[in-house]
Amino acid sequence: MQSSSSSASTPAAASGLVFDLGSAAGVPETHAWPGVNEYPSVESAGRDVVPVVDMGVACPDATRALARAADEWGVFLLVGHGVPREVAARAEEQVARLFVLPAPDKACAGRRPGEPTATGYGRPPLALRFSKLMWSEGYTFRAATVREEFRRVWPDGGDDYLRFCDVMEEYDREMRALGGRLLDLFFMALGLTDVQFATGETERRIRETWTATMHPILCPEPERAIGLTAHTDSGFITLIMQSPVPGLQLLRRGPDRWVTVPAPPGALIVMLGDLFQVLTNGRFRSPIHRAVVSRERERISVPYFLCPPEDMTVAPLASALLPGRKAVFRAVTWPEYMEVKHKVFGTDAPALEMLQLQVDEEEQGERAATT
Ligand SMILES: C=C1C[C@]23C[C@@]1(O)CC[C@H]2[C@@]12CCC[C@@](C)(C(=O)O1)[C@H]2[C@@H]3C(=O)O
Ligand SMILES: O=C(O)CCC(=O)C(=O)O
Ligand SMILES: [Fe+2]
Repeated sequence: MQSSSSSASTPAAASGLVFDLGSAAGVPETHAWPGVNEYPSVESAGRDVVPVVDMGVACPDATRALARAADEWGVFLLVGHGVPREVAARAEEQVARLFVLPAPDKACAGRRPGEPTATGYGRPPLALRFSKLMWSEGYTFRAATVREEFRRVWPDGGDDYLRFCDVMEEYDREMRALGGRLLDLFFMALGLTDVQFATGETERRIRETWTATMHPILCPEPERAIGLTAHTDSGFITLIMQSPVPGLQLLRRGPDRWVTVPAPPGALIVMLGDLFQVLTNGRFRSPIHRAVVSRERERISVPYFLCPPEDMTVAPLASALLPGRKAVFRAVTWPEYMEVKHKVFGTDAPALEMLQLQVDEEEQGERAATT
């Protein structure tokens, strides 16, 4: 990851909200990341083809494709998802309108620095621990409190405000419904039956959502800057809508390389998060990814985070444990895990290791063999 070379004791992003990067002639030292080209960037081709899952096809095929994509990549492009194109287009249009507002309007809705789960405009929590600044702006909000949140941007209400809220609520309904369908498919891939979904308390409660929008800005020297540095997402599943401009990259190992995710119109990206890795006891992994910037093409991405409710204790699902296998992660709540992440942002330490339980490999193997 590019973190160690760019982290330092004085976080550059701890204060200061608004950045007028759009008109910059070059990348200033404050935004120049030394490790951006540490590994080569490759297009999705050959053995690096990012998997595509079609939810519109018959069930056994979709489940199989999803299980393979989750096992091998932890990320995939989703088509046949049932979210109407017009709904996605309206949401993207509103997000674009939000970002072109004058800087002082956006600053009124600034994110309170230092709070791991804060909402508002500004830099994401990840940015707080790095000495270098990222070439993007973002807005994080909870779907459930969109009207309250955006009163900070449009204090007098009015048509722009109402239109924004209506569209985002419509988008939320579609994404939430898709999240439910997708989770059912994941549970099927894990071998849970319909009856178990309905009765399993944990399975039923994975429905809390956040929406965060990132807007990587045009950059005069994209090879020196980064939109969003390398990280894993913390929640269960992130559903990303992006403009038809590639920018998301996945770190693939051996040899290490950044694979660029294509951006076919209408497809969504599904990215698994750390707590899904906990839930599946390490079977489905959260991939390291980042967002790069471009000289010519504006890109908006709207990640929709499916996270646990704050009071839910997340632990490996009993149904995800293979026979004879023990849980390899300890139980954790979302706020506790965000505290862990905050401690490791800007370092190379994987946050999930902090949840790892000591399980004797040999004993694990023997137990599995005898059951
Ligand atoms: C729901 C959330 C996930 C997130 C933290 C947040 O509370 C809102 C912003 C999200 C985001 C977006 C950019 C990358 C990331 C690591 C970050 O710093 O803020 C993720 C967070 C996450 O998944 O940990
Ligand atoms: O811009 C993107 O496609 C991804 C953004 C992202 O990784 C995030 O918000 O966590
Ligand atoms: Fe991410």
